[in-house]
Amino acid sequence: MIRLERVTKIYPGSAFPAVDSVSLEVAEGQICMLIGSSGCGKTTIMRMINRLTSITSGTIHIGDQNVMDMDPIQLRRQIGYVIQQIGLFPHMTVYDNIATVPKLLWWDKKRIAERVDELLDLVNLDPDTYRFRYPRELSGGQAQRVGVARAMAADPPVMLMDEPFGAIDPINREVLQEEFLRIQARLRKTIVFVTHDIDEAIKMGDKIALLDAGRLIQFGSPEELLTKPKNQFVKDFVGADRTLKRLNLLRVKHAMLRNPVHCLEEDPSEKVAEKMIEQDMSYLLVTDRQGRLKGYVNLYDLRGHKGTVGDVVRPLSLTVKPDTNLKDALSKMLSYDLGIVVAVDDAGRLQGFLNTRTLFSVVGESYDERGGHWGRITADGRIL
Ligand SMILES: Nc1ncnc2c1ncn2[C@@H]1O[C@H](COP(=O)(O)OP(=O)(O)OP(=O)(O)O)[C@@H](O)[C@H]1O
Repeated sequence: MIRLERVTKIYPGSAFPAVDSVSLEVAEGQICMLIGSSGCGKTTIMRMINRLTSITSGTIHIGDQNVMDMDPIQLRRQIGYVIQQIGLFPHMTVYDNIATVPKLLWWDKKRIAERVDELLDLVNLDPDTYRFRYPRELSGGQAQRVGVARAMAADPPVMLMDEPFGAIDPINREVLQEEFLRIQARLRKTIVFVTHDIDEAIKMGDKIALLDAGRLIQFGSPEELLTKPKNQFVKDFVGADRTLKRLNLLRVKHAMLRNPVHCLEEDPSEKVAEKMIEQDMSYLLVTDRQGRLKGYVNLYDLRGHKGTVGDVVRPLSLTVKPDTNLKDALSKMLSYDLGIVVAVDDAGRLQGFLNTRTLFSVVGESYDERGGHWGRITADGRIL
């Protein structure tokens, strides 16, 4: 846990505080994104946490220890620090860069070698290829991965990351973000992460701290900043497309209609057709007895057909998983030109479905945050 209480920094000779009475708490294992325009005090906050910059007033605790009561060198060894650009020591190999802190801690050679390889694997760099390269022999993205590996070398519980992906092109940046989240899901570090990019903040943060001229304007989950921006400044900062941005946060399982009406492949076509007419349905999903999705049937194919539904079932060109994010689900719906998309689990069992209406309900103001329950489905799949 990292806790800032009314932390202020006034640089000598400066009329205004660079950081002005900021209080916030980052729970253990969570990522807090610091964001705000240039000069708002993000880097100063990071440097006060690891005492590279002194605190003018207020307190910073890591766990139950006040950082001012800790030896600065000991403190910094407990904190992994990743910074943009400068990152690596240019005259040292990847191995020596990553081994910096373990060497300071007097680990034995074998333990260090194992740790370096383990970390290179973790950040997706083949140890045999990269171990003895120099930073100039790496791409920007590879260098940044080595920077992350180095910060993690001694397994610090806390990480400070100052725009670690800032200089990386958008495509590699997304790859690094995904990788980082994958690693974080396993390691559960407590992280303060500076970014200029609101999309990065929304994607990576458990919490976002939005700063302006040294003051904390809003501190909350990405969902809170998007749905309850405190004032116009926050609204402007998150962007007019904040409704669409929420699609990135929500998953199909949050919006899908569960237990959709369906029939079994062995059901007689005529019976199913009767039911569909009765219910005014033009198509229907089909599963096997185990609930695995087989496709769908339409009334036209079933009418007058003497066999079972399984004979005339049509495959579905697109399915998604309950954990797919809504932005991906929507873009698939659009690119396949479909009005509905069906969710199946890893075993292919029918879980629910989404249509454009459910999507609109989710991103619209009326969304019920406890889950996708919008009452009754009409025969043609509309939601009431
Ligand atoms: N060593 C220093 N001496 C005096 N003023 C400083 C010093 N370091 C930073 N500042 C000032 O403090 C304010 C906050 O700077 P800081 O580097 O924390 O901002 P930032 O949010 O990280 O900015 P950026 O996004 O541009 O990196 C700025 O106005 C900056 O000019």
